[in-house]
Amino acid sequence: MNSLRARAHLLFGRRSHQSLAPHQHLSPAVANDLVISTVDENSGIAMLTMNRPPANSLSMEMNEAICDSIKTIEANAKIQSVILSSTNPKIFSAGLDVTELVSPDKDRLPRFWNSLQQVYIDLYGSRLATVAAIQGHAPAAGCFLAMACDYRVMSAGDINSDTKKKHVPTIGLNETQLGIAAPPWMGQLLVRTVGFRQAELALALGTLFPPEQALAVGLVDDIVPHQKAESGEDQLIDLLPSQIKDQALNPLLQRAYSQARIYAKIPPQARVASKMVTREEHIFRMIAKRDEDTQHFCGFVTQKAVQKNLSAYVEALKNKSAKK
Ligand SMILES: CC/C=C\C/C=C\CCC/C=C/CC(=O)SCCNC(=O)CCNC(=O)[C@H](O)C(C)(C)COP(=O)(O)OP(=O)(O)OC[C@H]1O[C@@H](n2cnc3c(N)ncnc32)[C@H](O)[C@@H]1OP(=O)(O)O
Repeated sequence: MNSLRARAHLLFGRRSHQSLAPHQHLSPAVANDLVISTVDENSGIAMLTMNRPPANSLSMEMNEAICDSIKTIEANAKIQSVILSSTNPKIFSAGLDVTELVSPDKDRLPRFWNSLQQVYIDLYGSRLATVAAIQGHAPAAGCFLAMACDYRVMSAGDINSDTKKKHVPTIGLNETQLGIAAPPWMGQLLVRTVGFRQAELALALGTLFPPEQALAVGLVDDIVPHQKAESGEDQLIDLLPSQIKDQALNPLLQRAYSQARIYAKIPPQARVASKMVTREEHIFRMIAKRDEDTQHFCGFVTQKAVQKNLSAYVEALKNKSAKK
């Protein structure tokens, strides 16, 4: 991609995808099942809700669905901000679908990696102002999704009123804990978010930060205590897909919405141009090394020792869930 074309893509998105129907809200039936998109042209705000049970892990189809939804929303000139959220109140995204990595099909594996690279290009380079509403866990590529947004609000956690069990979400690039390394462009995103020394430490140790610590290092911009608000905004209620309509009083979503509204009021050309000041160079660098990155990933994942570790990891995940 030459720099002019790439710049046009970054500023305006690709136009090749279907444009929105002229009604105010996109019904979930129009969106794909893995990601639900809703838009409100009056406020200029959209919501992109990840909906891949049980954990919003990123399969190739999920990555493609995220990219398709971003492009579809970008094609609507009336929309300036988008909130990235999850239908699962406990998990934002569990990162890559690890089953994609075990005994992979040799033709699918590079396509799978390409789909993740495309999420980086499309989300990090979107003309839209992007706000991540991190209600639940965001490990590894789940953290990457949040970091690729412009603003991150995270739930401080909550207590289950029946079991009295506390749920505290965590966020971070924990790859080294799994015996793998985050790819350079993902690791660099952490450097750009929290600074060199904090990133160096967190990458090496595979740190998963609870909300207070994530705020302290700058990995998230705000944390929101889980106390139901007294009243909700009609515009937010309208934006919520049916699966999470009951979340209108959720203070995290309300905080994300108010941030999206702040962004939507900034003159878009100035906002997008300033966004590209900090992002453009990094996206170009990644695009230039895209094939090399894919070869590296495929070579690494298919190593015998790595396959052995990953198989054991997937087995442990399944056993853990079965024991619940
Ligand atoms: C220079 C280097 C260049 C290249 C390097 C090459 C290769 C390296 C690739 C690097 C990139 C890696 C990025 C990644 O994202 S790797 C994936 C990392 N993700 C995880 O490790 C998360 C694993 N999951 C969890 O820790 C927990 O599930 C979580 C904290 C998210 C939630 O816990 P909770 O107790 O609420 O739920 P569970 O019972 O654990 O899970 C519920 C069900 O979800 C399934 N699940 C969870 N995570 C995943 C996943 N990542 N992929 C697929 N499936 C997942 C889990 O199995 C349960 O399913 P059921 O058994 O109920 O069906």
